[in-house]
Amino acid sequence: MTRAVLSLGSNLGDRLGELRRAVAALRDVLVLTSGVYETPPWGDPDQPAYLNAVVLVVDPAAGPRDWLTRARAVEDAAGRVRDPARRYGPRSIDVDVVTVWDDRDEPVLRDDPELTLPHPRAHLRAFVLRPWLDIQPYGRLPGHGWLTDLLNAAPLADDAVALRPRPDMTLESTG
Ligand SMILES: Nc1ncnc2c1ncn2[C@@H]1O[C@H](COP(=O)(O)OP(=O)(O)OP(=O)(O)O)[C@@H](O)[C@H]1O
Ligand SMILES: Nc1nc2c(c(=O)[nH]1)N=C(CO)CN2
Repeated sequence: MTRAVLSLGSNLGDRLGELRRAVAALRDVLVLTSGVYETPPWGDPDQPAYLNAVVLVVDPAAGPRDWLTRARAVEDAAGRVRDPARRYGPRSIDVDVVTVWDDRDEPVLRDDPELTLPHPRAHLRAFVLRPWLDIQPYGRLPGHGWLTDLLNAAPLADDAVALRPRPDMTLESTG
């Protein structure tokens, strides 16, 4: 059995609809959903703002690799649109595997470029860690420490302040 935190992001088209469709596609493994945040683009500033959220998912049968397969399936089912020439460019939906825990609740650490765990840029992304804090207030990013510490110190503190909670947007409904 493994559990995982997956991050969801969208900045093209019906952004909330994209996130809701992703959540709906994960409903059989879904345990918790974070709030929705409007976030300035990270890594490539010349693009629209994103909506970001994270989900906690659990599957008694899933190994770590299955979460990547699952994330890709959600992107494919949504017919993900993106510009392949831009590494951190705009996209209709992005689903990343942030962290996975094994059946003894130990974090899975993995250096494989196909699936690096935890996600190699999670510690640099307030748009991942802040929604994660919603669903795990005592959460830790393996290898980096408490979410609260990461969000309250450089280099993420400024980014964390720039995120805008969108309590008017919920992921519960599939619309
Ligand atoms: N933890 C991970 N979660 C998702 N993809 C990963 C992970 N580790 C490695 N990868 C690999 O990264 C590759 C690129 O994934 P993707 O297109 O989602 O990147 P990106 O969204 O443009 O950038 P980023 O991963 O920084 O968000 C995938 O083919 C996947 O195999
Ligand atoms: N705010 C924000 N910025 C991003 C995001 C994202 O989900 N949110 N995803 C990216 C893809 O790697 C690049 N930049």
